[in-house]
Amino acid sequence: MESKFDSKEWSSGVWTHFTDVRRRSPLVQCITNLVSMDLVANTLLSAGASPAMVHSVAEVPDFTPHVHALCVNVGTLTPDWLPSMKAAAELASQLGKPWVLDPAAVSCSGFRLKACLELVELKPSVIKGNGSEIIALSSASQGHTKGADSSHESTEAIEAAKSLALSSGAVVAVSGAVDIVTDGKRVIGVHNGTKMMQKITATGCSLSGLVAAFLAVDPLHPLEATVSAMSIFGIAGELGEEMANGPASLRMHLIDSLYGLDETTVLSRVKITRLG
Ligand SMILES: Nc1ncnc2c1ncn2[C@@H]1O[C@H](COP(=O)(O)OP(=O)(O)OP(=O)(O)O)[C@@H](O)[C@H]1O
Ligand SMILES: Cc1ncsc1CCO
Ligand SMILES: [Mg+2]
Repeated sequence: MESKFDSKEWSSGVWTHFTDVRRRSPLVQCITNLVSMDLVANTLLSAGASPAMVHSVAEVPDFTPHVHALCVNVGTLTPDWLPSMKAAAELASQLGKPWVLDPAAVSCSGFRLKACLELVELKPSVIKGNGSEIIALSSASQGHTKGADSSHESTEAIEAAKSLALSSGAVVAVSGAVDIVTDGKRVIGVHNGTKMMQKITATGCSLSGLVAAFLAVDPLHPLEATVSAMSIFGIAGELGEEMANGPASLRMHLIDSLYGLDETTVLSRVKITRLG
């Protein structure tokens, strides 16, 4: 880990992205897993964005053209849901709207891996996974991971993330103790967050939704917008932990902290460094 953070160069950008989300309240369509719907929606609301959990394929042609960003998460994928995900992703890409793919538990089945590879073909702006998911998707291997949790450190996934970014054209983000963000050339580390966030299901899914909201306000700079979202979410977790007694109260305090974040706190807590 780096001893010096380049945070000064990043912190004003992080705050600007966040104030833009609060000011513009982007409409974010989330086709996310059943476990995460509540936390993803509440995270987006606390951040000032406008979530819409619209997932029927029958509604995509009417609704998706009106959203500012899309988040697709395959955490509880079934054959019924895949057509909506593909239709929304395809439309978002055609209309130049940013979209995030969260390949949750990608290697739990051949069906899910194939679905994720097909979704990658539809040109996500950002792919956000944990270390194991990014390694699995990058190598397109069929190895088994431990469900939706990561058994790899995010830093072990740097090379996999870079090659996935180069092959897909997406910015690739790996959540973990250090969040990694790469476009295949630059590699940025976000050192915010707290270990207990792993003990709340769907924090990673919520982060993916938040990345979509940040992309909505700065679609031409997906790497920077992703870095900003990851830092803000991590800072909310750090503040939340100071008030929490365990995961359940952290969940509540994280949402409250995100809602109440002010400029001084953000500028003093951003921890970002260039890793490559
Ligand atoms: N050891 C850690 N230290 C600090 N922050 C962490 C740590 N582990 C995870 N986080 C933070 O927790 C959040 C969720 O990341 P994580 O990698 O656990 O997601 P995930 O595995 O996709 O979770 P889920 O699938 O349950 O949604 C991120 O903001 C990340 O920075
Ligand atoms: C626990 C779990 N199982 C499928 S999705 C999910 C939420 C975290 O991705
Ligand atoms: Mg996840």
